[in-house]
Amino acid sequence: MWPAGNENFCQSVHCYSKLVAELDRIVMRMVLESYGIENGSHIESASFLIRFLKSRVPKMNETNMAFPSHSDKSFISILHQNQVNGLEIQTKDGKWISHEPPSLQVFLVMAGEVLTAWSNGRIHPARHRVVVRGNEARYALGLFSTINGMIKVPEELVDDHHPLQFKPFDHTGLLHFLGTAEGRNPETALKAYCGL
Ligand SMILES: O=C(O)CCC(=O)C(=O)O
Ligand SMILES: [Fe+2]
Repeated sequence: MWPAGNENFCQSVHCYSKLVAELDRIVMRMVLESYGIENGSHIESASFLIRFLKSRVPKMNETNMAFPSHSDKSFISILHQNQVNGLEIQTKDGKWISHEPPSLQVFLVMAGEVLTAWSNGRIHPARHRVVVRGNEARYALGLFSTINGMIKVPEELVDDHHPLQFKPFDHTGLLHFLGTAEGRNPETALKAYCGL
């Protein structure tokens, strides 16, 4: 887009990402605290990916499903959108609810599948999709966290009622696994990679 670079844009994006990454880390600490986990240091180091997302208005005879139903392979995902709605989230009983933020200052925090694994299946990944129903494009910014190093279910989250469901695994390894023949099915990849 800018063959000669765009220093201002880079700086703004970097500054924005740093702030949203701080929000991610606050949520991570709230999760640790809410489960009373003392030693959560292994999930404290994370890397972040920011994505600029455009869901354009579908052309005639195209489906309005801009993003098919999925859950993210992140630890946490944070979405921030323009005034065009379209994001839908599935509830536990299978219903789709639309995300209609009341202002442009709303950030949506969703659990990714790696948070599900870390929490021994207690935190469900937010299944979502994007459906463009109007005649305006939807723009969103998404910040996705990846944990550095090995992820291990904390012992506080394993007991007789919650037997260990996931073996220790590496988040980046999971992302690579998704590109292999065995990991190609996103619905089963997490279990195939580190499920017990
Ligand atoms: O465009 C959006 O708001 C959602 C995008 C999304 O679900 C994703 O990038 O994983
Ligand atoms: Fe997503």
